[in-house]
Amino acid sequence: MNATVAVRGLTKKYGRNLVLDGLTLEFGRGVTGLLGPNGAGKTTLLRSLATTLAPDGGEVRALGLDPADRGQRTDLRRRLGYLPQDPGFYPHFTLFELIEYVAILKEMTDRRERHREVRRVLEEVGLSDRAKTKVRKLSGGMKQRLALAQALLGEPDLLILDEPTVGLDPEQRMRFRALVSRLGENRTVLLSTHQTEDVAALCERVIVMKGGRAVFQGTPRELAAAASGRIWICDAPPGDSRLFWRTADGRYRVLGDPPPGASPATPTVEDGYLLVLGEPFGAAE
Ligand SMILES: Nc1ncnc2c1ncn2[C@@H]1O[C@H](COP(=O)(O)OP(=O)(O)OP(=O)(O)O)[C@@H](O)[C@H]1O
Repeated sequence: MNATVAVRGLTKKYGRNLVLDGLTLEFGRGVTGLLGPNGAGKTTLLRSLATTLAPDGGEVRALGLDPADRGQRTDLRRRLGYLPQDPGFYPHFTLFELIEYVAILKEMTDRRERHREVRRVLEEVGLSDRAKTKVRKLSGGMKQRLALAQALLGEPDLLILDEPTVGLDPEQRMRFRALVSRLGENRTVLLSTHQTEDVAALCERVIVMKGGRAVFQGTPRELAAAASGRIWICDAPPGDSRLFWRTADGRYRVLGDPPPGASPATPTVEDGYLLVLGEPFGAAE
């Protein structure tokens, strides 16, 4: 893999709370998924890459640029698109006005070109017919698509998406997957999510964060394989395993050591993720 983004020993503290703890990772072109429990530091990493937050220590190189250097930071900003977790759009703007406003902030000075670009990104996310609608009238899913549209302005080489599928219905999620996988064909996309299905469906690589560190980096298949031999199906509820559930066919799916009479099951990305986190098994790191 040719890394387009590399992070070395990144640290960030909020008061006494060490949120990034010497974080080291790298990823290249295509779509990389970022998984991790609440508070793992995912948004803090994304904000550091999007240059909206200065880490306390460590190094970032994104598209060959160092955001700690003022000149390179400006160059990087011109080449990245960022979908933040809570974009906080102006409710009284129309969609067109809002995207145009972001385009102006992104230094698109030529009015005709800017308008063409605004129409292009609205088209890309399927919101062209809503260009004159006010932001406050959009559903949650449409707001997510609008947030993605502004991130696509100027065809960025690096796209940073913070939980973009929150609030999307299944059909919109499918459309979103198709769009993101297409975007990943010729650029670097980092997708923070809690949806392991999205990672399995569209990411070439996956990084798992826990406690401000990367505890796994590899392919979704490798992440699933981390749970091989630790996923079982059995007829009765296991006595000692802490994580199991009754499936639709009335049998029990167990994560952990095999209970008596168990047969092995094929692990999923979600199984691998849970095992890599080391909870509730108390191991792994
Ligand atoms: N501006 C801030 N001031 C103080 N603490 C913060 C700030 N931003 C984040 N934190 C804390 O840093 C930790 C990591 O937060 P972060 O948002 O990076 O995690 P996350 O992995 O994105 O979580 P989630 O999955 O819930 O979005 C949390 O404990 C959070 O409370």
